[in-house]
Amino acid sequence: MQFTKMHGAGNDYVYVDCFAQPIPDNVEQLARQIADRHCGVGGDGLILICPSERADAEMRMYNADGSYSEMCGNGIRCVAKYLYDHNIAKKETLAIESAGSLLTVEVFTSAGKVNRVRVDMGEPVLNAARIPTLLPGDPVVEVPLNALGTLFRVTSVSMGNPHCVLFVDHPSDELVFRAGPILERHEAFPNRVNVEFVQQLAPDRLKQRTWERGSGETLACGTGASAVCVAGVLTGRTQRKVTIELLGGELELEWNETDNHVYMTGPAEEVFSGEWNQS
Ligand SMILES: N[C@H](CCC[C@H](N)C(=O)O)C(=O)O
Repeated sequence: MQFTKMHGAGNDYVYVDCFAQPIPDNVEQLARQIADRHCGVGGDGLILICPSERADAEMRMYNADGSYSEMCGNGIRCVAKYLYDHNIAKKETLAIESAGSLLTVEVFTSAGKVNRVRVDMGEPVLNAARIPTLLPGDPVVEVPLNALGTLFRVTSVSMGNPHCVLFVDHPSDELVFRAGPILERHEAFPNRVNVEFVQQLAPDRLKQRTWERGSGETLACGTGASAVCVAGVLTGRTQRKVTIELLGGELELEWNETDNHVYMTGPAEEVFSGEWNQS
């Protein structure tokens, strides 16, 4: 099986072109093996680039633990780059399907190759978590959640996949590695959750670390950055257009007031290709 390693702001996945070869069997197990940083290729997970009847391609994303995710912001930028650079769909505006949703993606090129991508991430959905103290449908901005004996105030936002955003003074290792895994599996989130620890630097600038559902800490999370942009506006902290600093680079986010969609712009890079021989 041929694969290509790509990353967006350091959030790295192994990509498999399923236009050129069959969709692999046992994909959850393959994701675990191929994402292994010692015995595999290494990455935050596996992304299949598949033909679609409704779009230029379908993205299917699996975390490093083999679990499926509905959406991947950094991944969809890389899928767009792959489609354009490898002549599968050489168009400046692409439609990409993920978990049944259609996303519109705009590519920017330098020397004929895509280096930056803008994604219409769609409308955020609030209160994706079942917080026990709230009635279903209550408008939720920040709700208290207990973990490690500490009361965290969290904003839960779905960008297709579930996120929980916490504004903190300092997104420390202690928070990410101790509170991250506990919040990921907190009873308020029956499908587990991606956790964003965010420090506000200015009304239009934030610093984010992410504990991802199924992959642990990653260098960046595009759906997470989108959720952070929304949470910043809802909690009255930030403007609708922000730059978010992640461990692996920066992403530009806008929660557009007119259409209620979140727009994410950031880099996409191809690193190497190879052949996977393990069965
Ligand atoms: N890093 C990805 C999100 C992966 C989310 C995944 N960990 C989940 O289970 O939802 C991004 O750039 O949006």
